[in-house]
Amino acid sequence: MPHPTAAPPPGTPFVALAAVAKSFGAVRALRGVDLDVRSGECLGLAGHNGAGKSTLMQVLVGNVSPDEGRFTVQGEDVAGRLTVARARQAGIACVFQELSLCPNLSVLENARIRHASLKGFGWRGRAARLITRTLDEIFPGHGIAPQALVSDLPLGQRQMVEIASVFAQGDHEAPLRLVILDEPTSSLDNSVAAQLLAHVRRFVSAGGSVILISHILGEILSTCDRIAVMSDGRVVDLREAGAFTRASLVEAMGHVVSHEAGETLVSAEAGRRGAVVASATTPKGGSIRLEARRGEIVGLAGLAGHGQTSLLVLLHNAAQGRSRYAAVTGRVAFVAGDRQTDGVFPLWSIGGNVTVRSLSRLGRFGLVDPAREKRLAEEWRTRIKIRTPDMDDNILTLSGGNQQKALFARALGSDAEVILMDDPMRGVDIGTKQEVYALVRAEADKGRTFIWYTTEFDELKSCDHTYVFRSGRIVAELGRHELTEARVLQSSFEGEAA
Ligand SMILES: Nc1ncnc2c1ncn2[C@@H]1O[C@H](COP(=O)(O)OP(=O)(O)OP(=O)(O)O)[C@@H](O)[C@H]1O
Repeated sequence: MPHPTAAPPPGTPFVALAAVAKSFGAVRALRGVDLDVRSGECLGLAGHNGAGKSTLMQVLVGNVSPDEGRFTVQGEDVAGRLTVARARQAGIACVFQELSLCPNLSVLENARIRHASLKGFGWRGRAARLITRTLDEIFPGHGIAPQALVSDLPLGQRQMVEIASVFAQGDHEAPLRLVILDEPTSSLDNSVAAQLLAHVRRFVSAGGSVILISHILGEILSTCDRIAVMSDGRVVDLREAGAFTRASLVEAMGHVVSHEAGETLVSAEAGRRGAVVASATTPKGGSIRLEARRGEIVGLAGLAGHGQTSLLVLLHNAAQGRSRYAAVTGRVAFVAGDRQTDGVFPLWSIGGNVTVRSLSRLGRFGLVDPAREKRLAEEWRTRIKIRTPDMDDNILTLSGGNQQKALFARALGSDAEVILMDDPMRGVDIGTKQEVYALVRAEADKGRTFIWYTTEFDELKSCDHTYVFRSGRIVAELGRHELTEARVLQSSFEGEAA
């Protein structure tokens, strides 16, 4: 286990920030943050999309230098002087929201990039042993070969590799003291996420510190010792975790506490009545038989990487007339979950990213009308609350959750009748999630069909009908009233129709 050696006594501040401020042009990302992180604690960090959480973490790892404020590491003033190399020497490491692995290298080669001490004769063997040992420790039963090419791994496994390479402790390396986890479970199944959270508890009980950033409030409440809430660049609340309830945490984040998704989103037209607009089968009536009707929200569940995304891709291809095994009537839009590889156009503006799927409707005399394009972008900026001073700014200036909102706006603002969603809510804050759930239901009631793969059980409560996948097969089909977490889990693991 990566025990921090000679860790300072539990409870002493490892890092402390006072009045830390940082602006990016006109955007004041941090407006005076006061916060300390103690040895032997897991500190939770919650806050709306764009609150400044990731920027604060970039300050802690030396990637971003604050404009103002005091910053100490183990009592030593490092304000304005912390570089990435010094942060590493001090034992500070971060698992970023956007994965930093090189996709064209293997798992072990990626481990080598992070751990410079893996050099000289036999480094490949040592790198393979280091990463495998750490994966075994955090994610027993992971099934990831160190020789595997990262681009061949599903998103969840890539996230596991990223986490393991940060926690891996190579020989002669500075002991790891503070690990920052920025939405580390967003692509992990519940069972794998639980393995990671258990590891976090082991790491802090050995004297290390962890900052856990997450929009999944249940995991913050159950894992952290203290929770800080950020809003608009400041820490607005900080308490022992036990002093928060889910509702008070949501309130501290500045959101209205709403009912459970399932209660608010029951369709007025529940029941399977509309015409079938999307269907998929495998030859000879094999393992996949799926139907989605007009105005329906259809959920795809099961462990990550068990065929849900492939099915969405199959349906997307079917809409272009490219599949014998699936049929889709009407126009289709796809909301990617892996925004880095499948979603954003990184060189384009936010507005351009939102309107790209609607350009054919925005034409005048054969050319795109810039005024109509701008109106559409502005409409969605307000409807889905994309936090930016200017929709003409580059998409990458947005926080992760706000980039995801832009992808939603692209699909919902288009004329698509069938919307395929590939676990698209990862990284989206709870207030926006609730608004998007309501929007999805309202659009379904108007006749749009949603086929929605999600790794969050709560989101299935918004669905009229759920298919559970295992090993590329549909193993259970649950109506709204048959849906329970236990049934989804049982089907996911045993493959028996529930
Ligand atoms: N390089 C940059 N250039 C311009 N603006 C930026 C840059 N990095 C961050 N910002 C802005 O700073 C603000 C804070 O962003 P940050 O990524 O820290 O938020 P966050 O709390 O991590 O959000 P999320 O939960 O969506 O990840 C946002 O308004 C964002 O658009």
